[in-house]
Amino acid sequence: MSSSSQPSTTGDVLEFDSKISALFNHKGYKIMNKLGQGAYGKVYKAMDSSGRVSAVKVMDLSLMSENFRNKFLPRELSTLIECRHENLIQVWDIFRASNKIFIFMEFAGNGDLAGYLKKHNPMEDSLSCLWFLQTSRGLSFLHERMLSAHRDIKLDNMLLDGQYVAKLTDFGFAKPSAEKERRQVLLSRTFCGTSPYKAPQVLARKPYNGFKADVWSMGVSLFLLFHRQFPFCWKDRPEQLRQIADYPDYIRSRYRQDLPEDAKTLLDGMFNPDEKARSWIKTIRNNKWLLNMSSTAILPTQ
Ligand SMILES: Nc1ncnc2c1ncn2[C@@H]1O[C@H](COP(=O)(O)OP(=O)(O)OP(=O)(O)O)[C@@H](O)[C@H]1O
Repeated sequence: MSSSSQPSTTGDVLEFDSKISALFNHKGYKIMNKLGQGAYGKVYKAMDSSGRVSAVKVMDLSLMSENFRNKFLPRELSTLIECRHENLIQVWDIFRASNKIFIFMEFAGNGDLAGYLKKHNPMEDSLSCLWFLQTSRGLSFLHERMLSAHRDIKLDNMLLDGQYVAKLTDFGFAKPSAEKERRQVLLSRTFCGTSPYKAPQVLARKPYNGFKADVWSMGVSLFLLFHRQFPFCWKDRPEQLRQIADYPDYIRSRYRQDLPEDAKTLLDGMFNPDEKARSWIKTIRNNKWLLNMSSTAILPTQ
């Protein structure tokens, strides 16, 4: 193992074989401490020869099911590289060596929104609105320009960079969800995502519109930012579906009493169980109340 690729880790050490070390040396990458771990790999801090700090996600192909490798991985990689938007984590380099995939991406120095919410109580609604609006813009780019649905929207996939700009990441389940020529929506039949954030069609395992399922998950994210709890009981699926179907009475009974009526209307549009009637992300990112509230947000100081 060469010194330039030796990880100076606290905790987990990234084991390299000589092939990977040689590749890292050639590309001038230095791997530093571990940042976190997800279902499909570990994430490390890294630096390139120009001193630029990045995050590198190391995905171990041998730990993935064949289904995941064949169905999701090619999608994740191609979508990642083409996505360039200020509210999407930029991917700089991807390579594969020794049964691992290395994804070098923009480093977000202030963690994810789930972590921020846990540490900061109370959190101003204006700040929630700003970060929600920023991630909505990133998602809008993914929907309208890439014609892809994200399909795993959650606060854990909303990262904060060094300037506290919110950016969406983790396109593991992203999928082209509209036909290019006529921009006709293609229904999804892969029921992915994270339980409390899943749209009713995904929970019921019915073919669904991936764009509208993302909007539902954005609704759950915004509700969480405003209330610090999930809108529906997600540990009991039949009960979750009953609560969702009792629209809008159940969700209206869950809103904070002091939540402005404009916020309730915005959330109502995202929680409509009928996906045809549910808002599009474009409508949400142009919502006047959201824009006004965001403009009053005060960013945290370092
Ligand atoms: N670009 C990044 N910059 C800084 N930290 C990051 C970056 N990407 C990921 N991390 C950190 O690594 C952790 C693991 O990320 P990863 O995307 O692998 O998993 P996850 O989203 O938490 O879970 P899963 O992928 O299983 O849904 C994140 O929670 C975050 O703390």
